Amino acid sequence: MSAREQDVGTGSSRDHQLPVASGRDTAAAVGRAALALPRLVASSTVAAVVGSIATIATPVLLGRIVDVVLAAVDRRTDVWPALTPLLVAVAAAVVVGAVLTSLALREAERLGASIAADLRERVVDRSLRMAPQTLERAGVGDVSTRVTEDVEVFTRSVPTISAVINSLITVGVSVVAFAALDGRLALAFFTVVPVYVLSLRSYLPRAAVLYAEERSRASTRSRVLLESVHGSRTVHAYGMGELQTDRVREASEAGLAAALRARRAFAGFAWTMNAAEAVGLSALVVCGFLLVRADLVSVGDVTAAALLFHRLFGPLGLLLTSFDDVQRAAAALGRIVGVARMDPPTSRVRPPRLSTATVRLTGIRHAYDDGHEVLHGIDLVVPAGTSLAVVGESGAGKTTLAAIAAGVFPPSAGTVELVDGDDPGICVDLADLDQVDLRSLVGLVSQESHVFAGTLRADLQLAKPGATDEELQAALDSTGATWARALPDGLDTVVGAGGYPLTPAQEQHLALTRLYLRNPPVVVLDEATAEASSAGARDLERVAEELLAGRTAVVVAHRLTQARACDRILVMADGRPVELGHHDELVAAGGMYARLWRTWTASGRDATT
Ligand SMILES: Nc1ncnc2c1ncn2[C@@H]1O[C@H](COP(=O)(O)OP(=O)(O)OP(=O)(O)O)[C@@H](O)[C@H]1O
Repeated sequence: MSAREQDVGTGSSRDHQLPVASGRDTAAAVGRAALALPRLVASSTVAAVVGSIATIATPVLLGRIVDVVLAAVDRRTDVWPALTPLLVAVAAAVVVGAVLTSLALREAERLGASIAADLRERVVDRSLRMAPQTLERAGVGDVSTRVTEDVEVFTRSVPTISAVINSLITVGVSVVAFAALDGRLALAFFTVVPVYVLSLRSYLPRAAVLYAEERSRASTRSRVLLESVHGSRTVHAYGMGELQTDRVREASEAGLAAALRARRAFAGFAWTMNAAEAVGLSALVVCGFLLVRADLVSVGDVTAAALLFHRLFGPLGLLLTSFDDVQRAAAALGRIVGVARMDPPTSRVRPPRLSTATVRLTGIRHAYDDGHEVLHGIDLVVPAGTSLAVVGESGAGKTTLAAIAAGVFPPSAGTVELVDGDDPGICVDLADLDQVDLRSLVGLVSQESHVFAGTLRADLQLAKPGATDEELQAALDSTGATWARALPDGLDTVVGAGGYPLTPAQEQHLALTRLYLRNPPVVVLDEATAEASSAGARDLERVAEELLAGRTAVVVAHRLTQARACDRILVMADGRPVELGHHDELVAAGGMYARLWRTWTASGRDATT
């Protein structure tokens, strides 16, 4: 059974989800990303602070206007000489405040978008360099949700977050203005603080958990959905439709319930915030009335304080209503940063330059996550420049052995080493190499080759970045991909999803051509020619045979004609090697291989050889 089939059957457990960064680590990562853009940080901060001061100046000036008008009425003097400069100042403050506030928002949005782009790139980079088994265990759904939905949630929240930061600055400047007006009036304002603090203290910790849960449930839902779509063939084949529908429904319901819990908690929080505003304004009016009556402050001071407080409703209301978005963005950001902070695995040793290599497997045992051992101690040497076919019944462990030999995942026990074909003293353990170094030494083509969306040139250059058109054409000719010359736009033909439709055999052909271009000393082919009709498979086999010449190769052979062409054949049964030798020897020995060969020839599938 292939790994993909297993994934659909068991689903990936939530324990295997990729890490989520703590609030502190998330803030530190965002801070570091922001510091890399000092000009944007400086321009948005300066514009926000000066814009807030200008905005707050208006109510203060209006308070002065009230005092000026009252004084002029009292003294029956001309009001205009004192009033005119104040009116000009109000107009200037309004214009400067509006311009700088919108500039601050624009700069902060640019800053947020740059940080989001930077983090997205890092998540994609880490996902691509992640050890394949980490990715497989987490499930592609988890990674794709982080790169798409979570980044989207954060990017969409950037304008809100910018407005929130701006509002926080406005609130800070307002508090200073309050204190400058009259400390006692400021005290009235502070009656709201305990209400805010208490409700925030009860809401914030709950909200962080609720929103993290909501994101996590959304991720699980995407993963289950993706698995259902990717594994639809398996779902149909095993009649698992109803089971899988139940799984999707359960995941959706859990997601909805988590979202509703978060919304309910927020509604309760919003109610307390409204009550706090009413309490604060009432306290200010009463306090102002008493102070004016005692002749301790002017009517203009109380007017300015009341206007300031009223003006705060906007920023405070925004802080209140956007808490929801900010919490959700913070939860999404924690999941993005969780992956972005992962250390990409790096080689523990300097990879040796090997032109030929012997593959040495020692004491290989392997159990998948379910703990069931499927390989039971395999010792095997594939001498440099020779090929080994691996055959056996379905489930014998061929794919597992090939994946371990190719370093796709490490065995539960044992080692896979490459020994220099010219100098046996030079040797490297695959477990010590990162994916980049590993793939320069061991090439892998499996049955499921992917053609990336883009031009044929770009697809081939993945194997050899910077290769010229002549090199690419030569590689296509050498691997016999003559059909590529007939493509409508040659190397410019767009292939992959949505592009020129290639047959499965042509896709495999391209995978083999990429391997040719990469030119590793060791290759592992896992049923690389199975995706074709008999004649197509024979063509691909010929390509593979030519590709293997001079290299060390491990070939999981679906078609026994391919096994026959290899130097030696390993027959496996129940995770153990049972026969090893050349085709003729094994046929003569009359064992399991001879039986497989008889069945194969009797089926007439060798007719094309
Ligand atoms: N991802 C996985 N998780 C758990 N068990 C797995 C996984 N992949 C394979 N197995 C199990 O390991 C055993 C060996 O499977 P493997 O795919 O290596 O055999 P195979 O000989 O290549 O079979 P086939 O020819 O059908 O591909 C089987 O019992 C299979 O069910």
